[in-house]
Order: sequence, then structure tokens, then C-alpha cells
Amino acid sequence: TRSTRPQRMLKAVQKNATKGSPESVISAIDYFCKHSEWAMNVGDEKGSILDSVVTEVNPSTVLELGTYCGYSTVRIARLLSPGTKFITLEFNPANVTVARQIIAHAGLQDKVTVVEGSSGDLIPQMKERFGITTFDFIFLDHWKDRYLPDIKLFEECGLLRKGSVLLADNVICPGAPEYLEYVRNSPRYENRYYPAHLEYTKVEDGLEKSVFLG
Ligand SMILES: Nc1ncnc2c1ncn2[C@@H]1O[C@H](/C=C/CNC(=O)c2cc([N+](=O)[O-])cc(O)c2O)[C@@H](O)[C@H]1O
Ligand SMILES: [Mg+2]
Repeated sequence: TRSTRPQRMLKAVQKNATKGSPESVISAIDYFCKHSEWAMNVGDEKGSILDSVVTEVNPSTVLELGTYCGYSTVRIARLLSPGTKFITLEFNPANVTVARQIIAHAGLQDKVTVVEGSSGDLIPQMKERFGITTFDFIFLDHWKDRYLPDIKLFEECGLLRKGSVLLADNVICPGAPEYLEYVRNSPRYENRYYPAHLEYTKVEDGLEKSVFLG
């Protein structure tokens, strides 16, 4: 049967990227998406903004929602200090398999734990299963209608502390209007919008950074 786009992306990484080099894995995926097949990775333009926020926060605990093929996982993991606890959640087992291989090709398999399952089920398990108290940095890039229920889940489960930073992809395209309205109208968050473009296109998109005020 025909291969899937994530499988073709993995092949492109294994063929073109230097093993153990996160930068070459990132470049190989961006090249694949620009010249072979578009894919919903955060991409290089928004990826640079992601890099700058991760570097600024310098988190000790990180959560990513929606691993997909592991592109943003590699971008984040390559910037983390030793000893940082980084968990990424993905409910499609085929994507978990591809992501783990792309992350391993970058040599970052010891920096991040890819957990198969849905955020709705796994977020309430973070404390007991992974020994997490609170997350310093959270990257939201899964189904857009899950952003709002999941931020409420973070609050309910006590997984945010004063200063926790949430960064949400695609708040313009495909859009997460209910999430945006929530964080921008809540007195518990300080927000900043980073304008950019939908990965590998000229379509307007951007990232919303929200700092929990406690
Ligand atoms: N609740 C959940 N728990 C765990 N994993 C979950 C999840 N919901 C979705 N996922 C996984 O996260 C990825 C989905 C991303 C949705 N992004 C998108 O739909 C998307 C679309 C465009 N676009 O259409 O232009 C551009 C983008 O940058 C995008 O991120 C898939 O790998 C999916 O299996
Ligand atoms: Mg996205």
C-alpha cells in the first residue's frame, strides 16, 4: 500500500540529514516541505520564534501537545539544558513511530519522552505518571479545538505556576478563536501575539504567547 506523508518525510530525513545533527534534520524537513510535499510542521519562520521563546524561558519542564512527526520536538529539544524534563503527546501511533525515528536521527532521543495518547487523558496523569509538579513551558500544536479544553485542564490539574509560558501555534490559520478569546479576556494571563505566516506559505498566521499570572 502507498506510503504516508510522515513516512515519506522520515525517508527524506534518513536520506538527507546527518545523523546526530538536529540542525540538518530541521533543514531536511523544511526542504522536503518546500520542494516535495507541504506538511503541517511549525516550519522555519514560526520555528525561529519558537526557538526564541524557549531560549528566553530556559524551562526545566516542557510539554508539547501534538508531536506529529517531531519537527518542533527536535527544535525544542536541541535548545534545552541537560536535566530538563520534556514530554510530547501524540495519539496517532503511526505518527509516534515516525516521530521517534526522526528524533533519534537528530540524536535527541534521551532529551524527550514521546507519549502515545490523547492530551485529555494524559494531562491529568502528568503528576503521578511523570513526577511533574508544574510545567514551565507548553507548546500547543494539536487539534485546534482542543486548545481551550486543554488549557482549562492545565488550570484544573494545578499544572501551571506563576510565570508558566504557553505558546500556541496557528491562532490565525487554521485558527483557535475560542482559545484566543479565553486567554485574551482572562485576568490570569498576560498575552503577546507574534505575527508570522502559515508554514511554507504566504498565508497570514501567528503564535500567541500567554504567561500564567497565578
Ligand atoms: N488531543 C490530542 N492529543 C494528542 N495528540 C493529538 C491530539 N489532537 C491531535 N493530536 C495529534 O497532533 C497532530 C495534529 C495537529 C493538528 N494541526 C493542524 O491541524 C494544523 C493544520 C495546519 N493547516 O491546516 O494549515 C497548519 C498547522 O500548523 C497545524 O498544526 C496529529 O499528529 C494528531 O495525531
Ligand atoms: Mg501547527
